[in-house]
Amino acid sequence: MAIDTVKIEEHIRGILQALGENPDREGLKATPKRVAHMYEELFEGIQYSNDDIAKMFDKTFEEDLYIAQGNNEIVMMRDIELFSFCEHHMALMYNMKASVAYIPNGKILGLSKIARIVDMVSKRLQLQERIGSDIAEVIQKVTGSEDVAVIIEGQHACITTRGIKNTKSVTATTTLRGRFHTDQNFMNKLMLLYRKEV
Ligand SMILES: Nc1nc2c(ncn2[C@@H]2O[C@H](COP(=O)(O)OP(=O)(O)OP(=O)(O)O)[C@@H](O)[C@H]2O)c(=O)[nH]1
Ligand SMILES: [Zn+2]
Repeated sequence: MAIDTVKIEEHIRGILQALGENPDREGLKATPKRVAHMYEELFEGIQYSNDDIAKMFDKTFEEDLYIAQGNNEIVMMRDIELFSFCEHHMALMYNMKASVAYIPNGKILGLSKIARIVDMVSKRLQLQERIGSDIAEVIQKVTGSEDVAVIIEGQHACITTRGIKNTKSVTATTTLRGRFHTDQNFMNKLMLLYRKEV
């Protein structure tokens, strides 16, 4: 379902009133509309399923068979910047980076598409753990490879700016699928790549 910017605008006006603000004062007059358009951009991914996202970024190459088949090599894109919003408080997740790896199974994926997939699944109300599993699921669908790993690090405004106000904590999560989960050898290679040791 497409994002309903008119409804968002109405509700933001109501929130401003509930906060004790005057939504008609100069500085706030255009705020509901601005927020509605900002949400349209920030939450774009809510309207798409993981299947839709896989179809959007399905740019694979099958020509380089030496790379794409049977060679058991790892492709990793490291330190992809992202931000998202937690579904509990709608608070920003920031200073985030994802590293995404897969073992090609007959196809290689255009590198920018990896970053685009990370970006689109993040534009939802999320959990850090689910961002990882969504990325892994979409990469599996597009590449046809079971072997996908996602490592994410990030900070959560709902933890750093309110509540416990723990400003230095960084959360790290892994999503390990296929041989990254079952084969210690691939897990070791993954960690060497992640730590920039190869
Ligand atoms: N697992 C996980 N938890 C998250 C994420 N983002 C926020 N949370 C947590 O979700 C929980 C929601 O807990 P609640 O007790 O319902 O919320 P709250 O009363 O505001 O809790 P406090 O933050 O402890 O004040 C909190 O512990 C958040 O820190 C995330 O990406 N993954
Ligand atoms: Zn939160």
